[in-house]
Amino acid sequence: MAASDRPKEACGVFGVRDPQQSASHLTYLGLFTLQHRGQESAGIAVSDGTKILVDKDMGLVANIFNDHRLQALPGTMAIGHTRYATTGASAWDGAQPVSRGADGVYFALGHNGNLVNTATLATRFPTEVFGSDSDVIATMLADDITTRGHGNLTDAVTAVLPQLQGAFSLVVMDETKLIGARDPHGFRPLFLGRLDTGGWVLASETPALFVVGATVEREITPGEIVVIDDNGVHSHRFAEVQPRRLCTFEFVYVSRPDGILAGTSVDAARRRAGIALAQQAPVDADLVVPIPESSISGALGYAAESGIPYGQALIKSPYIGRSFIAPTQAHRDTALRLKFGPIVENIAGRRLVVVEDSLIRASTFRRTVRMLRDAGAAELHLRVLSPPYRWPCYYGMDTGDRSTLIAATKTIEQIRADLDVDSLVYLDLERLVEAINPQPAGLCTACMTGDYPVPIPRPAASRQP
Ligand SMILES: O=P(O)(O)OC[C@H]1O[C@H](OP(=O)(O)OP(=O)(O)O)[C@H](O)[C@@H]1O
Ligand SMILES: NC(=O)CC[C@H](N)C(=O)O
Ligand code: SF4
Repeated sequence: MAASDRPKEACGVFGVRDPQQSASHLTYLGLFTLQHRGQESAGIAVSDGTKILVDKDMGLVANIFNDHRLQALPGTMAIGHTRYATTGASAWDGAQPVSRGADGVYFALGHNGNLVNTATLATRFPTEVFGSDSDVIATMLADDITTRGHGNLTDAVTAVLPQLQGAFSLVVMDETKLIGARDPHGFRPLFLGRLDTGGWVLASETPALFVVGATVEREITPGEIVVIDDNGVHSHRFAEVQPRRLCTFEFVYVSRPDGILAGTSVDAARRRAGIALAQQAPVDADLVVPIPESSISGALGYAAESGIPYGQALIKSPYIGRSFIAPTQAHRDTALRLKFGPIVENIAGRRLVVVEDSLIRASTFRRTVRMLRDAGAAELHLRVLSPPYRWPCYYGMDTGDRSTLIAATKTIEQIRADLDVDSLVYLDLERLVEAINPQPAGLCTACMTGDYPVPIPRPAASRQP
């Protein structure tokens, strides 16, 4: 499947400060666990207390780093990043962490999210060429250190973050301290974890804390900066708390189901969404099947509530990941056969409830429906675990222009006919929000309602910073 044919996730960030362990090895584990959030490039910046080294490349974490490469990154503090580009190109120049030196302060930065005022901010540096919005943030930090002459990364972060509009969960470090920060609406997650060695960890999702042996201390709150140094964790605010707007699609699609987010299990939220969908849109059928993988929890919920058995119609290759680049249509069809294998016995002559977490462009489903029809499905009833996705995301999930979103231009009946299914129902927004039930409350729903919590200036519609 072409990379551009599917939604891109949201980037993964990780940071660790542990006096007793190799930070680059711990960061490797964290990034491996966050691989699903970004598969274009990955990188690690490490400090031994006196200098910072950065190593990053295009590709998957396990393909970039090996023990030899991690040994070359000695130190007890590190940050790491897995990237899907939302601004700039998917190229080495945009890979993160980004790093800068200014007035004797050297620092590295990893960013999950997307700014909506990048173009305006970039005009302050007319001679610079930026690889991404994250690159603009790093330049602003360096500029603050230089022009104000305070020589202090914490002061620069505190001064610069209020100027950013949009979504940002950040990990930043200089030679001696690790900093985490989250935008005032908390669009993207960021967790603080504690190691029993006395170390601290920052990560986009809780499974990345568990993999390094850390326990969840708490979420970084929206508008908060935490500074982790020799004396522990220090917290202060750079902005008042705004209404919380955690991304609904973190629950629907982006995050791992084995994580806890806003006080709720992602798997449990997806199951509740499946139960709600079965209540909203029952159908007489023989088998409930997911389009793997993100819809598995929801399909289990639908099956449990409806009393229709759960089964597998398509097996997803464990080696395919979420992204597969194929240059031509012929390659794409091969790619689909590589991605999904049909279990014909479960499909032929059966009336299937096919559960999908989301239809963005519907390119995944458009191809899988052919596979299911070819395998002899008697009826296909498509149930989607989220409402129609009608508006582009500007806060860190790259879903493309409005014209590419199937629900932006077609009625539900037109989509049903276009996708060649016997019935189609999307989960109501109220039911989805109730199923997620985040604590504290407050979700972004802009891609489903057009109600953008942070206004989108026109230049933000462009991918170029
Ligand atoms: O409508 P589209 O533009 O095709 O996008 C939506 C599809 O993309 C994702 O699948 P993906 O294979 O990326 O991930 P998953 O295995 O986690 O479901 C998602 O689960 C949907 O299946
Ligand atoms: N998906 C993301 O969070 C991307 C981060 C940042 N906007 C970039 O393009 O690199
Ligand atoms: S617009 Fe949609 S995908 Fe983007 S942050 Fe909001 S809920 Fe998430």
